[in-house]
Amino acid sequence: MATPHNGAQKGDFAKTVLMPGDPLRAKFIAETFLDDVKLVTSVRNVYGYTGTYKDVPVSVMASGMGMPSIGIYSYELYTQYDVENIIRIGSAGSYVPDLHVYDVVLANSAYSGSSFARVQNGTTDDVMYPSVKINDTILKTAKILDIPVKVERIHSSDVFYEEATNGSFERYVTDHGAKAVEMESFALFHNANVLGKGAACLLTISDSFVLDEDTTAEERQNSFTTMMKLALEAAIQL
Ligand SMILES: O=P(O)(O)O[C@H]1O[C@H](CO)[C@@H](O)[C@H]1O
Ligand SMILES: O=c1cc[nH]c(=O)[nH]1
Repeated sequence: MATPHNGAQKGDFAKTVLMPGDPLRAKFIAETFLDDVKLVTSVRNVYGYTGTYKDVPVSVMASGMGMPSIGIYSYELYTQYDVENIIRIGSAGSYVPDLHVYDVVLANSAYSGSSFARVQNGTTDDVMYPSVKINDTILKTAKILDIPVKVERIHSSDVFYEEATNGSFERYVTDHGAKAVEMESFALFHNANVLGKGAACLLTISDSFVLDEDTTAEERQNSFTTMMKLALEAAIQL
């Protein structure tokens, strides 16, 4: 029962899927943290794995970059593979001086100017919300593990390279309350809400729009381990 985008069979995914954008971050998480791990899909090199973490089945699958991409993968996971929860684990750029590289952010909402929700089902809302239950579980888990987490509104952008002539990024902070930018969560939260499923988004700050702070591609792939462990520990509580 593979789809055009996913080579897995029904039953190949656990009920909770961790979803980084980067397929090589998915591979790193599977190989570093999961036991009895199996590659269940590699269509288009978008890797999906299922294994166990502390004896509980967990999957990790990449979303690719941007809302059209996560829109496809998350919709198929929810509707074709009986997945109940998707926790995005991404990188993000910080818009504000109090979010530094390697800080872990939990999205309490995602603002976007994207047409994704309007095209998908006519919704005109420009803010989408994650699941209260998953966010509560992540925050409780973070407290137990003594992991600092900043809970913020994020910006889900359709454009990585925005021209400065189009206006300053600061408008996303002043007009919409968003403190960091990534490119997928608005669509993920929308799909979850439409389908009655669970979704959340943890981010690690990878660079800053206001401070001289940055991380390399290799660091974004392999070193955001605090976020990865928190997501795994929360996933096995769901
Ligand atoms: O690191 P990931 O999870 O891919 O997330 C961020 O990185 C990509 C852009 O560099 C976009 O996908 C953005 O959302
Ligand atoms: O600046 C950034 C960093 C990560 N992801 C984004 O979308 N933007």
